[in-house]
Amino acid sequence: MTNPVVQKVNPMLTEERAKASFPVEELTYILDGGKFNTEKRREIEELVTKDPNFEHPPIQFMTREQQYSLAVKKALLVQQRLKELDMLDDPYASYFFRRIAMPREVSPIGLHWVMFVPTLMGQCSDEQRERWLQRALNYEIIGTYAQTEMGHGTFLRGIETTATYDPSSQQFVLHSPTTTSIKWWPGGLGKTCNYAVVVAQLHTQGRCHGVHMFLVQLRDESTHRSLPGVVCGDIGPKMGYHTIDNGFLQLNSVRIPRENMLMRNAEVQPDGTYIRRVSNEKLTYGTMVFVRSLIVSDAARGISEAATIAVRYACVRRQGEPSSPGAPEPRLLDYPVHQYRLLTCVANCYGLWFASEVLRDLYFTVQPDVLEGRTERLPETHALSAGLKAVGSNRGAACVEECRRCCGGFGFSEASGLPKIYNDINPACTYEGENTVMLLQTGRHLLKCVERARRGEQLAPSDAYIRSRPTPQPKLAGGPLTADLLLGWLRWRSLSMLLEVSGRFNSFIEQRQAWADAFQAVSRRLTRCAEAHCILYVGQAFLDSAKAAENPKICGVLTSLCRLFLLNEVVSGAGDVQLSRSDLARCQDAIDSLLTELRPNAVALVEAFDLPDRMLCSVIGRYDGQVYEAMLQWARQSPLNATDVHESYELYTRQFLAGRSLAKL
Ligand SMILES: CCCCCCCCCC/C=C\CCCCCC(=O)SCCNC(=O)CCNC(=O)[C@H](O)C(C)(C)COP(=O)(O)OP(=O)(O)OC[C@H]1O[C@@H](n2cnc3c(N)ncnc32)[C@H](O)[C@@H]1OP(=O)(O)O
Ligand SMILES: Cc1cc2nc3c(=O)[nH]c(=O)nc-3n(C[C@H](O)[C@H](O)[C@H](O)COP(=O)(O)OP(=O)(O)OC[C@H]3O[C@@H](n4cnc5c(N)ncnc54)[C@H](O)[C@@H]3O)c2cc1C
Repeated sequence: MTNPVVQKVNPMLTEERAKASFPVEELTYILDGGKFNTEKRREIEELVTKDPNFEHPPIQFMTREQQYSLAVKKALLVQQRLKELDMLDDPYASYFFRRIAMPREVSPIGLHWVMFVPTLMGQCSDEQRERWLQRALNYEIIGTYAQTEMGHGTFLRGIETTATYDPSSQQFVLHSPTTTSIKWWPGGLGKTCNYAVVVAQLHTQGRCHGVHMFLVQLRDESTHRSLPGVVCGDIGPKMGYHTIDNGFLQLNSVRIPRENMLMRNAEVQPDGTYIRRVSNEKLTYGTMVFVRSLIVSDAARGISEAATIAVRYACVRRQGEPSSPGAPEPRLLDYPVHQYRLLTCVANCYGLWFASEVLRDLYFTVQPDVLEGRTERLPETHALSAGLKAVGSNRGAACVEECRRCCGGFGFSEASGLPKIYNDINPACTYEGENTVMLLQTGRHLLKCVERARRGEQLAPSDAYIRSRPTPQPKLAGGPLTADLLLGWLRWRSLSMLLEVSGRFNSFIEQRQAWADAFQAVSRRLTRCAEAHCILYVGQAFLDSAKAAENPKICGVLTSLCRLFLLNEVVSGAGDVQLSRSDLARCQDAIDSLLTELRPNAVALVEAFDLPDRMLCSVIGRYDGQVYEAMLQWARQSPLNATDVHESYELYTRQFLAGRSLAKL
């Protein structure tokens, strides 16, 4: 563990840690992708922990302006440190450095490395890359990704910002023609960035060619003042994300050189002729595919943090009727229903963790082909990244919230660290494609797969099961409820639901409904099919990773956790298809047994994530389990406690008690 050995660890936690049936350290190596990565991550965590520049009071006691300002300082300091340590080119090291230096504090320059740089990489011609990419990688310029407008987020083709080519000056004129066309939301746009990739409708030679991307300078590189025609600022406080300046941007006929259109896939020549280089226009959406795949892993990490806090707390918190006179009150973790709430979150976390790794590998396998214009596997990659982004962030938000509630009142206090995690994960349900809309993208792809399967065409690996013939429902009562059997049931469920919805869709088409209308008519059901398909993918990734574990003890515990995940899906999906009462009852019994089996490993399973206290920032989830003393210390830091009598007493309460009117004060 990276946590320093604390003098006085709560004996209840020590007792729980001793119950582990497997070597926790080895599971950590698996989660990190190897011992080498674990060691590197720990070195980085130690560097940051020892650096006094990253020390400060809890941000929860600061105003939004203070939080933003501190976040800018820390984000830039991280970049300086990474440069000094020669780690800038190491994505793994940079990621962990940022994560530990700014735990669940979204970075004001986050969009620069999450979207601006990847967009330059994916959308620039080779020449343009040379001109801008190195400057961006060196942080000589700081950029964001400005796509969403006040009037349009989901329906990307509906955005209104225009980029009109003027051949006489060989410039594009970027313009926001309406209030609804004002860019709204881009991270870091308000105050931090000086450049943006702006998504706009391209007009040339009197024709509109749809959405394209343009590099636009927003602020002067030395004074940071906004340039003529650029009106930008912060959009104000949000539910969370206080450390980042999500911004607005109005462009008043701002001129940029022709060469600032990102021209990997399409080009406007000096005379204004438009040339499309690749046939698939959705390649412009490439950065979103990449970021959606990142969101799945970020959701898993969010659950790992919340579950570590809630499981540790459940070991040290006693509450309830003692089992016998004089016995201590039970620990929260002794309650089966509490075990269920927490362990299903842990199971979701592992499932999403492994699935995000498979998705990332798929993205990096397919991407080089896509960049060369070979797009055969793009539909599968898009459908999976969209659907898993939705399922991952939905589950992420739901599990973090469940962990928060598992901590009772303390879970509502910022001291628990849980609201911070929740507020960081929750917006992922909306950004990068609202989740329902993303599920509909996956559903659309699945409908098309059914059609292609009927025509006898090949399907991509993750869709291949759609080619299999419908079979009777696999029986769950009878033999042992193995993970393979349960996964087979989920595969059967996904296919049956999809065939049913596709049959319904086809009947609308046969009644001469338009494709789009038939799609709307089945859309509600289709989102459920998309979820079932994604859950199958998560289950498969989970089981494959469990089986791949060399240590039989780790293989055993991961397989049990995977069975809990799969059983929980079967039970909660029982209404999607008709699961018999006896099958359902067997699954419920199996869940109860698994809770008893997994309970001794609850702490070990979360501590395998190896999250240092610095990362968790939680009074109740500390490694040493000394919750109550720490809670009192935390409260003492509240600015409201700076004086014994608050100024509002003199101003208002005293007047009120004396019967004076407060109206004129
Ligand atoms: C970020 C987390 C990482 C963790 C690290 C820590 C981060 C710290 C710092 C960062 C902090 C926060 C990050 C916040 C980032 C948020 C940024 C944003 O939100 S940017 C804006 C994102 N906006 C969207 O996602 C918009 C959603 N809308 C769309 O994507 C599209 O409009 C649509 C897909 C819904 C519809 O597109 P449309 O053009 O109308 O398409 P059609 O319906 O005509 O056709 C669909 C057709 O196209 C295929 N398609 C669609 N999208 C893609 C794609 N991306 N790739 C490939 N193909 C695609 C689709 O399959 C259909 O194909 P058919 O063959 O026709 O069926
Ligand atoms: C924290 C945060 C950071 C962001 N960062 C950026 C950024 O850096 N850059 C950027 O460009 N954007 C950014 N965004 C914007 C984000 O991408 C959009 O908010 C998102 O794409 C949803 O669009 P919208 O807000 O217009 O919602 P809408 O599209 O108006 O959706 C509203 C509701 O209607 C539903 N709906 C919409 N269309 C359909 C449909 N066809 N079928 C069924 N239901 C539908 C949706 O499911 C949703 O529930 C950010 C947003 C947030 C919250």
